[in-house]
Amino acid sequence: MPGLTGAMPDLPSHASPIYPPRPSSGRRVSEFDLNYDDSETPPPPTLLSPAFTPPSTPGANTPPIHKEARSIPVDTASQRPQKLLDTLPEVNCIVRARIPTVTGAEMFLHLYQNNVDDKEHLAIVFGPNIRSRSLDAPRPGETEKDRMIRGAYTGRLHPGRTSSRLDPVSQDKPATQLPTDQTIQSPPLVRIHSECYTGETVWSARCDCGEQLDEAARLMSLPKSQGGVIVYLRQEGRGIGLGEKLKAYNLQDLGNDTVEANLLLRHPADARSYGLATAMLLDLGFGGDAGIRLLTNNPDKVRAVEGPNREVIVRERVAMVPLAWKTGGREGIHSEEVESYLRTKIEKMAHMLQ
Ligand SMILES: Nc1nc2c(ncn2[C@@H]2O[C@H](COP(=O)(O)OP(=O)(O)OP(=O)(O)O)[C@@H](O)[C@H]2O)c(=O)[nH]1
Repeated sequence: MPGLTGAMPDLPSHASPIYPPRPSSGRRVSEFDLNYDDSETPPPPTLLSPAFTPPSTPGANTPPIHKEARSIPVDTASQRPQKLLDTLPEVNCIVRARIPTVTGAEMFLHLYQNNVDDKEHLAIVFGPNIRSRSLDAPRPGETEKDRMIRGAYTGRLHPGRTSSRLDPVSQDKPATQLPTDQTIQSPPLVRIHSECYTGETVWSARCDCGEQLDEAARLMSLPKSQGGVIVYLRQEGRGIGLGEKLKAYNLQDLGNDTVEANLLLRHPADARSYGLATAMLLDLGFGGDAGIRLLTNNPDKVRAVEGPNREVIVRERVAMVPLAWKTGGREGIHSEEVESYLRTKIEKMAHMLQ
């Protein structure tokens, strides 16, 4: 695509900058490095596999490897500031429910409303100690049953339970003794995940989104894990929506990469924002000095999630290494498309994978 790596005269003013291709070796530019860890298993010479293998059902990819995540310390204080909105959006968790999952792990799905869009953003919470402040806050005139129906209860629900706060059967602690930020021992694991209908629901092997979602859930439900949160943002297609992403796929089949395709459709390379995620993390008690461990390879996301005044602090980064790399190609997604997708993320979007 001649010209796309140079000036972009026809692009709208909100277009994201395009990163020039980076050399494949010696990549140590501190601005994007965030303490880049290159000790991960190197990918095979061809990133994944030359052979196309049909994708398997999402969820079936959950890796059998029971290793915990390795964190890399991060210090964003010296990072180039990003353009972030001055104030965070307002968010309100309106309902929460317990979801047993096919892996046997249990999670609590939290549904949020906000004052900037009409989408139902979600927090997928693993572990019993993470509570939403807005959900737990009493609502005028509500009954105990109302509270239980919207998920503002402690412990577990069971037939016949009458109090949201204290359950003599499960001997819950009263809501006033909910864990506070200070009782969390080490930075909790957090993933900010952007919606990908194709990769998470209809078995696409064009991207690794479904696999990343599985891996985040797996890490947060390991026996020794303190749990964690997947903030699931409804910004499909890196914010351009499903229809436009499908057009981008057609452009990719015509020879453009994922960044070029967005730009040709007159979208920024990445149209996402993370203020809602920051606000949801604050609501879930992740503000303050303790900070979080963030599962990502995306350097822009690390700083953006912290918010305009570093309301949330990313203390460590945990790399999302493709399963095919970790297993020498035995598991994970195998396709020419995902190989090219990962290569473009590394070369043009500075993703911290090698
Ligand atoms: N526009 C566009 N969006 C895509 C494409 N492939 C996946 N996506 C979207 O990209 C988003 C996921 O972003 P990624 O770039 O894979 O990862 P990331 O969130 O930036 O970084 P990580 O935290 O390291 O996963 C989801 O919203 C997907 O729907 C594509 O080819 N074009």
